[in-house]
Amino acid sequence: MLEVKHLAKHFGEKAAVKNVSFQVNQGDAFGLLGPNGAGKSTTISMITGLLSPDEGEISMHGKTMRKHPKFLKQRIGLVPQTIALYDMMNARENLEFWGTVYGITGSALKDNVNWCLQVAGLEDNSKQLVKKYSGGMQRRLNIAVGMIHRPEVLIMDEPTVGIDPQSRNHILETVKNLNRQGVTIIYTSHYMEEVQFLCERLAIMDHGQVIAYGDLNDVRQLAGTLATITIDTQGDLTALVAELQQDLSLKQVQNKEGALVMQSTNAASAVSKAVLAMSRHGLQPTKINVEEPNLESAFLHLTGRQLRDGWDGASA
Ligand SMILES: Nc1ncnc2c1ncn2[C@@H]1O[C@H](COP(=O)(O)OP(=O)(O)OP(=O)(O)O)[C@@H](O)[C@H]1O
Repeated sequence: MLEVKHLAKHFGEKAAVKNVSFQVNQGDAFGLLGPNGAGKSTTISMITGLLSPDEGEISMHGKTMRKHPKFLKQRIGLVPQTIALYDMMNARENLEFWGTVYGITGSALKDNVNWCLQVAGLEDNSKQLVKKYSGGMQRRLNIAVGMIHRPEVLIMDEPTVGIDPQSRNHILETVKNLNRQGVTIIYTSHYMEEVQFLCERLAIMDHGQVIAYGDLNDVRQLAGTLATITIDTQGDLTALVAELQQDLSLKQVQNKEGALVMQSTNAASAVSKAVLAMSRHGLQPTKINVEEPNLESAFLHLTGRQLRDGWDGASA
C-alpha cells in the first residue's frame, strides 16, 4: 500500500538516510525503531512530502509522491515530534482550524472534529483552553490534529517523548485504538517497548540505514532464541555453577556478581532445574528474572550497542 524504495538524503556532507526501503501494508501498525540520529525523522519527512529525497521513491497505491504529491498528502497524516497547537484556543477550535487548512468545511468538518475528539479521549475537555491541558492531553490533541482529514496512514514521530509513563500508556492505547479502527500507523520511536507493544512489523534504523526489517517475531529472534535467566541468591555458588554447567540444555552458566546467570531456549524448564539444584546446595532464590529475546537484544546483536538508556527515562 505504501512503498519506500531506495530513499537517500544528504545534508551537506552528512548522509542522513542511505538506501532505505520498506513496505507498509493496509491496516499495519508499522514501527520505525532506532536511536537518536538514526534517520527516522528525515525518512518520515520525505514520506510526508516535507523534504524531497536525493534518490529513491515513495509511492502509495502505486502512485508516486514525485508525480502525485496531492494524492499522497491527502492520504497521509503526520503527528510531529513538536506540539503544533494554539494554546489560546480550545481543542475543538484547534481541530476546526486545522480542518479548514485541509479545505474541510460544514458537516464533514463537524463529523471529523467529533471523531478526532472521541479517538483522542478529549470529548469532555473539548471546550477547555489548550494552555490548561496537561502535557499528555496536549500530545493526544496533537495526534488528533494529525488525523483531522481522516488519513489512511498516520505517521507519528516519537509522540511520547518527554512525558510521564502514565500519559505515555494513555497515548499508546490511543494509537492502538486508532489502528483497531483501521488506520494504518507508522510509529517512530527509540523505545523498543513501545514498538513491541504496538507494531506487528517494523524496520530498525541505524546510521541512516535499515539494519533489520520484517515481522516483529522474526526481527526479535535475530539475536537468537536464547532467553537469559538471572537468579539472585546469597551464599557460595561455586558447586552449583559447576553442577549446572554439566547440563547441556543450559548455556553460559556463570556466577555474575553473586547471581546465577544462564541462557536457555526453554526458560521455564531452566528455572525449575536451577531452583531444584539450589535447594540441593542449601541455597534460596531471592529473585528470578527471565529476559526473552527482544528488540533490544536484536539491536545489540546487530550493532554491538544499546538502543537507548531506559524505558522510564522519559527523555528525548
Ligand atoms: N536539517 C538538517 N541539517 C543537517 N543535518 C541534519 C538535518 N536534519 C537531520 N540531520 C542529521 O541527520 C541525521 C539523522 O537525523 P534524524 O533527525 O532523521 O534522526 P532521528 O532518527 O529522527 O533522530 P531523532 O530522534 O534525534 O530526531 C542526524 O545525524 C542529524 O543530525
